[in-house]
Amino acid sequence: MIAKVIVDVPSRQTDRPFDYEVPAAFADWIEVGSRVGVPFGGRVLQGFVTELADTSDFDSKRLKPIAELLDHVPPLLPDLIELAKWMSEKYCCSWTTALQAMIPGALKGKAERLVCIQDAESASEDLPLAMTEWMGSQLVKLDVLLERFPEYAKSVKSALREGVLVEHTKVRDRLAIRKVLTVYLPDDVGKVRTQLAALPARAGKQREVLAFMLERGEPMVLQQLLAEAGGSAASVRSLAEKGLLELREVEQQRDPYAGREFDRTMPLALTEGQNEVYDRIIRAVDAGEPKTMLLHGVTGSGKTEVYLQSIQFCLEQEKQAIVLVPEISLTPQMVERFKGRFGDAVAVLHSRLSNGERYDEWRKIRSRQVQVAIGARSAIFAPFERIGLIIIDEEHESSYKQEESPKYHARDVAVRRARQHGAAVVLGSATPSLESFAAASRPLTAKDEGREPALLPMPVRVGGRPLPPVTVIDMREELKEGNRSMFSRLLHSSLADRLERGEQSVLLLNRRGYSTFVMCRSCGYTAACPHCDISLTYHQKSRALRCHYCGHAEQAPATCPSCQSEHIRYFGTGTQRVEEELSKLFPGIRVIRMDVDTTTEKNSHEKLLKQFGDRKADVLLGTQMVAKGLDFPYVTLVGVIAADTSLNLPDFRAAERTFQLLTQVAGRAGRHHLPGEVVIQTYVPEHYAVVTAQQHDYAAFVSEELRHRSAMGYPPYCRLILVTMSHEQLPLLSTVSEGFASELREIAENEGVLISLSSGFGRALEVLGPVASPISRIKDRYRFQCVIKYRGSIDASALVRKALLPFTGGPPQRLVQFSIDVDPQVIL
Ligand SMILES: Nc1ncnc2c1ncn2[C@@H]1O[C@H](COP(=O)(O)OP(=O)(O)OP(=O)(O)O)[C@@H](O)[C@H]1O
Ligand SMILES: [Zn+2]
Ligand SMILES: [Zn+2]
Repeated sequence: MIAKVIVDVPSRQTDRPFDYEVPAAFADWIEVGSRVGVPFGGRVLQGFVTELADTSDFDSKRLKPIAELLDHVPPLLPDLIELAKWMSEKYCCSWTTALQAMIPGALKGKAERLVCIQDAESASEDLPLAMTEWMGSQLVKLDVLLERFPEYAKSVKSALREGVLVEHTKVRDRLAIRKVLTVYLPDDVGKVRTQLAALPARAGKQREVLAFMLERGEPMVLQQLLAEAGGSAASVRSLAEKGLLELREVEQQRDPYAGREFDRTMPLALTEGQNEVYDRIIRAVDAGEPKTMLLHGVTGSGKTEVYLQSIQFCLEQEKQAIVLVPEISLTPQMVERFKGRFGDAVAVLHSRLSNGERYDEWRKIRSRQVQVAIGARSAIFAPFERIGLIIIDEEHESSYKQEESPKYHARDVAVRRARQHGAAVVLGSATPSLESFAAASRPLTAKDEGREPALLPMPVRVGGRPLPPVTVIDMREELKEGNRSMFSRLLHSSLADRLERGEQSVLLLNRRGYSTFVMCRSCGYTAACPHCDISLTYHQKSRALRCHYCGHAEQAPATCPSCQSEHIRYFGTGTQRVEEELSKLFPGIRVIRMDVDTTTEKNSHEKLLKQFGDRKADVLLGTQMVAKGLDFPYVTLVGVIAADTSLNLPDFRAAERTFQLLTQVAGRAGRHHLPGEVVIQTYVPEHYAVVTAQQHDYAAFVSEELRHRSAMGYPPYCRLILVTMSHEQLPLLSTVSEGFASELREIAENEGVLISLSSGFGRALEVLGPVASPISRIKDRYRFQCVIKYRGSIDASALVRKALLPFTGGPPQRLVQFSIDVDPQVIL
């Protein structure tokens, strides 16, 4: 038997299956989707079996055998292998890159080089005694051996060449049991207390740490203790030496939800609106034919309950369901709703899980222990065998697009996967993306006869609750009337009201545009990265300036490097400034701040939300993170500090993003018995994104926005591919990018599709550029880009792949790097 194997070398030249012989011992085990170790270029590399065949086109006697079978149950299924192939074509990446995206990190094998002594007699002559004794007859890792005997590297090398030592390679899973250093109090706490008093005054740090542990009274992970108590690892160690604390390695908990009780919930009686939508969904699930539907339900219309009951139906049909939610809204609230309804039938996949945890959740899916997978983007690859329903909540979210290769969009992958399984796809949102809305509201043609329209509207909130009234405040007017604060008078008095009544408020600061940077007030100098064309970001904690693209870091200067002035200012995060202002205006106000700074630690996001849900704070202040999916009954006020920062971005989706953000955050208010109110502060109150958000008028926004998109030639009127090219040498880059663009134009010309998009209907493709990218240099590499716009049934990815051919291969130092982004979310 022959196996065709895709080997894990992500280069264009090797991006095809290679034939291997299947040894008899593996014959019963190997399937399409099996992970194997195969000899390749003198090493053993990981690969996936894409096909089994009886014969090979090559001389089968010369085929090498598969060296290792890495799992008994293949991690991938034939449909995923095929899906990866499709992804590699559509997103112009290698097949193996797409396959790697589908398996948990724990399974991403690394080849390990091991050596052992083959010829003991020669070894005793050629190698030092210390080495041969140390090695014995064991297999030893090559790098460990060299580390131990660095002075004998040469002898090892020649021994390998002479066959005195032989090399074996093995594919090792990256999975390792995670152990963390944890600090314990000794059993005799009384003794610790007395000793604490006896610690000398100069051991201040130790006293603090010990006092903190006593107060806390339970074991703590070392890192966390240091972060919270502010001591150093050295102080903990010396306390441990004195026997006042104990340090132990503790295996990290693998089931992230182990031991947590979830209250079981029963299906609610659906409202009329929910019921209609539910009916349509289950009919599609029942039909077992692929179908994509757009559930356009206003905030608080009860979309989640519809999802839950549709999944219930799907499970009763003995099919499985995948639920995608944006990473950020994968909150305990969301997880609770699904665990509460389906209990142990749910696997949860998100990026805050450790490698091991994620692997275990994934295995529950693969081994059919669970029937529902809920997770962020990559959960779309959950290895279920019979998918009946795929739900994508908040389908408009840009986080469904992966920004690194494979640059796939989970929505498009979902539609493709549903086609393989005959599954229904439900895209849900209060503010659908223009692409989805346009696709779903496409007028039915004769071909669709008998089909139901794909748009499922839920225009009212559960219980007929009104959407909250929105007041737009023109901040220019505030300034004219002498109010220089960042809070308008209305927002100020509304906040005061809530404090008085014991209700809660959500404050959104649109973070973009409020970035943290350094500027000289005297000369206007801003600190820029020496390797990239971008300003450095100030990090308050470490007082360092950092580049987000290359990681360059430097000490923040005290005086301006350009004019020596002392008027150099560091602008901290916007949210910090708002927080300070809040405590000035309302002494004693309890604020929970949620932004990149406060949510870096594992689970911090959920902890903060839990505190807020338990009403331990008056205000939840944050960036985009606070806008999504939250459902708290006591939130009656939502304030947007500055609506327009995201409107000014040079991005054709700027208005859409702003409208979505405003609508979503407004939707957090008044979702239960208490009525809500929204205040939006802006400098452009007349902008249609603001006006239509104020009126909760999605339709009006869409028709205005579509007019702009049509005039400018942007999606959904066409599709885009962004090709970014980079190289250290500008002249070479310029030549190659010109060459690529003309190659592509020529290919399109030959296909008869190189036609201006403004020429009306039909198939058309334009190549814009090359021009310098908006960020023209990253990590000392210059960047050029081409934007390809096309319309109609054109396989533009195929044209791009073809145009790339002359530019692959050649000496590596001369190679211009190409990065292809199909359906880009951001054109930077
Ligand atoms: N049929 C029903 N009967 C009673 N309450 C319901 C019903 N359906 C949903 N609810 C409740 O209404 C509230 C809002 O529902 P849900 O959070 O699902 O809205 P949503 O449409 O997902 O909103 P958003 O898009 O803002 O997240 C929830 O508290 C939910 O429990
Ligand atoms: Zn200066
Ligand atoms: Zn940089």
